[in-house]
Amino acid sequence: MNDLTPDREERSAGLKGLGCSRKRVEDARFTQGKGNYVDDVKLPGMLHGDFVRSPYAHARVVSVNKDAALALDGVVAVLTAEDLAPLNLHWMPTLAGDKQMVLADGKVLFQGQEVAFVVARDRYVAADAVELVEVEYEELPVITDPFESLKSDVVLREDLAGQTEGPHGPRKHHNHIFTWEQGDETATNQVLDDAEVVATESMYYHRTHPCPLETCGSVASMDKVNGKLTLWGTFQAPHVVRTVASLLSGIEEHNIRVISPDIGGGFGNKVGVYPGYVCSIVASIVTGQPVKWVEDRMENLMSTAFARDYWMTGKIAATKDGKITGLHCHVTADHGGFDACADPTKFPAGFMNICTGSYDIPVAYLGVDGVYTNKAPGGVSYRCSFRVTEAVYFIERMIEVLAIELDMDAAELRRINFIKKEQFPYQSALGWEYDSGDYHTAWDKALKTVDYEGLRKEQADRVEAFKRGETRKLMGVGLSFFTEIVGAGPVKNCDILGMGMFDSCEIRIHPTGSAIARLGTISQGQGHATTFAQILASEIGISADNIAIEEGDTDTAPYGLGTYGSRSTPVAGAAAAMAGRKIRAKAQMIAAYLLEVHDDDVEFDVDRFAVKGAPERFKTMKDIAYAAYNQAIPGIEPGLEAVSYYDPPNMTYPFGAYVCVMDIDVDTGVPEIRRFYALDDCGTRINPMIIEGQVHGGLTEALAVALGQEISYDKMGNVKTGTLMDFFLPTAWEVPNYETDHTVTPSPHHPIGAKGVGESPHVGGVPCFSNAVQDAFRAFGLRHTNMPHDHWRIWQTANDLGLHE
Ligand code: PCD
Ligand SMILES: [Cu+]
Repeated sequence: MNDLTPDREERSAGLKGLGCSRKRVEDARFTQGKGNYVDDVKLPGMLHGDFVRSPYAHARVVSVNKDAALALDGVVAVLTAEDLAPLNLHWMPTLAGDKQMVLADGKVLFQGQEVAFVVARDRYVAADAVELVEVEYEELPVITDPFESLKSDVVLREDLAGQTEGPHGPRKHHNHIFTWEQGDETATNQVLDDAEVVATESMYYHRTHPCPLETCGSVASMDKVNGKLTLWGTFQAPHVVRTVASLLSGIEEHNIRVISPDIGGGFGNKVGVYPGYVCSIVASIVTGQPVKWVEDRMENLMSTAFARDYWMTGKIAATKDGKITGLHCHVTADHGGFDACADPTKFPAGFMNICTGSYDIPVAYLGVDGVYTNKAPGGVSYRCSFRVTEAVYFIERMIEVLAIELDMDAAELRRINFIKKEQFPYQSALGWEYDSGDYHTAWDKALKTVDYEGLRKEQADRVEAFKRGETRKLMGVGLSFFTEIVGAGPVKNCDILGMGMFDSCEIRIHPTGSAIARLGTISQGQGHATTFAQILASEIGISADNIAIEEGDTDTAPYGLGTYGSRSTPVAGAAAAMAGRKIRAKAQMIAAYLLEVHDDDVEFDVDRFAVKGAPERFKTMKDIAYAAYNQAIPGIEPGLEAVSYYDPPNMTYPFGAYVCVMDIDVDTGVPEIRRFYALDDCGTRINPMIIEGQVHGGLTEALAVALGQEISYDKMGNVKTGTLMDFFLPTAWEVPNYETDHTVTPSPHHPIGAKGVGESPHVGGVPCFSNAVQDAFRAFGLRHTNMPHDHWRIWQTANDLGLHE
């Protein structure tokens, strides 16, 4: 557009479109207590459910006596597996193709497992009744270690006994779930054999938990008169829940309405299907009343969706001057009692095969063995797209270990091996096609901003001062460079229980020129109502303030696969842009008719179509919308609506460069974060303010995981971290001031060039914090120590290195 009308910039700003730090429209509600969460749903006659849970990690259930519970005033029903069996609902499919008990059927496999479901007049009666249900258990030997599990005679999953084939191929042992292999092992071993230098390391990425502010819950209401089931719940994927509920219950899908109201944080915890959802549905069908189930904090930590629990061993080959020639990775994955991992079906270990990271590694191999133990099921992507945080932690630790082995600077080692800008699209040895990237630019910007050389000099001086006895504090410089893989995904290789992972947007322009758009995703705090409107504003020339965004109601929203794995921007965001373009195409024809010129003689200009070469002759989108409903236009249907289902051709590959400067008190083990710099590249930025908020949140969760957050078990399978007294959730007290920065490398295949960003800070943050701790001790001979680096473990590291002598 060369004929710029003078007010163009002003009109453009008025749209509050792409790139605008528009204030979050949802926050007026949230900050005034006007949010509407599952626990706010209150229906007439609503009953409350609560679980009897197993105190044992592995035991036979000999008997369940409900009499005393049923005798309590206000108790309506007590459900056990026996009651669910006739409906075939005592077991349910998991997202990973395994099946999981809804209520204990013969035995329990982890502490906190659901044994019976009590339904009562109110929450308090239900809790009292839970205490009155008498369950007789017979303890069985407990296995909490996956390596021990693979050697044990104890059969954890008796229902699978004798099955040598699982949903992901052959099973090697009765406690083995699957082996997943990617890459070329023979070629990789050859490279390792011939290499000038090989660094080997084993590391444990501990079990942790997303722990959102709001726990999981649901309200089921079965209307027996019209046969309709309405289900409110904390669902990150409401449409998938509707389909699964229909398949399980036999209720026709059009008779099920699933509603995800406001969600108080998801972080992957709310992707899976939990026994509580199923039990609230069954209880509503049985009692004819609405039934609410909301878990408490301890139940959330003990029984829903853990994350990580990966034992990883790496071998990395390089030349003497630091060029990486090959990578071998093996993982033993502890999945707990059932394989309820939330990954696309064809990826039993998620996208762990992104473990070659940001480096040009010619040959690589990844092998993952999934194993059953007496721990809670899950394996969700806690702020990371399907095991990407494990992969990035692995490679970013291997790089540090290789740097030690080569006696080289770790920043330089990364620079030598980065995939170069001109190599994109880049085909990785483990099967991915990285869409775009410019790693060197980002790295140089990051190192320059923090004065990397100055930091290393200061660190060396500190080591000398420490040795002279002048200080008891060491300094660590944590580095990480990550490549994320988000936006699952092409339908050709990504599905969940057979449903292809596309996403959708439906837009309806009203006669007065305002609009409503509905999407298949669901915000859990990300700010979709703000940002999706911005994408559309730029596409259709209507101010974001005049576009309402709706998500989460399956009766109104088009089918979509939901929000997790940072897929909303790459997939639903693309669908929004495409739906907007369909609106614009129709608007162009209407404008041409109104202006009495040929379709090709008008062009889009911010908020209007104008005659080419005569910008004073135009019709605004408002005029066009009005005409679409009120004027008979030959050859054009009335109305202005569009829908787009978007199947992305590839994932998007956001990346970033992080640096953490930390001081560690050797005598107390307390780390103090002096500086944290985070450069993120998520392609085209929709809302810089929201991006910054996402980065702050993700970094804080990364700090948690790296420095203390853990779900740990004792030998008997007792959860030792089942309350917020023991499970570390950082507060403003522990969180440093974050410096954010960015570069912009648009995705070449996304309609607006945007990549996801919500998970990036977590994926890049965990290795950065961990590397900072470990780097502080490098001068004293530390090679690797496992997370979480809580004060005790840091003190122990210092002690092991003889620094307390
Ligand atoms: N370029 C760009 C990108 C992006 N963005 C923005 O940002 C956000 C985010 O995005 P994404 O990345 O796409 O993502 P999504 O899908 O939306 O979401 C999801 C994510 O998100 C994150 N973040 C958050 N936030 C909040 N507040 N909350 C929550 O919960 C959460 N979670 C987390 C997680 S964990 Mo997973 O589930 O684990 O898988 S995954 C995840 C949004 O709003 C958007 O729009 C912008 O602006 N631009
Ligand atoms: Cu993940």
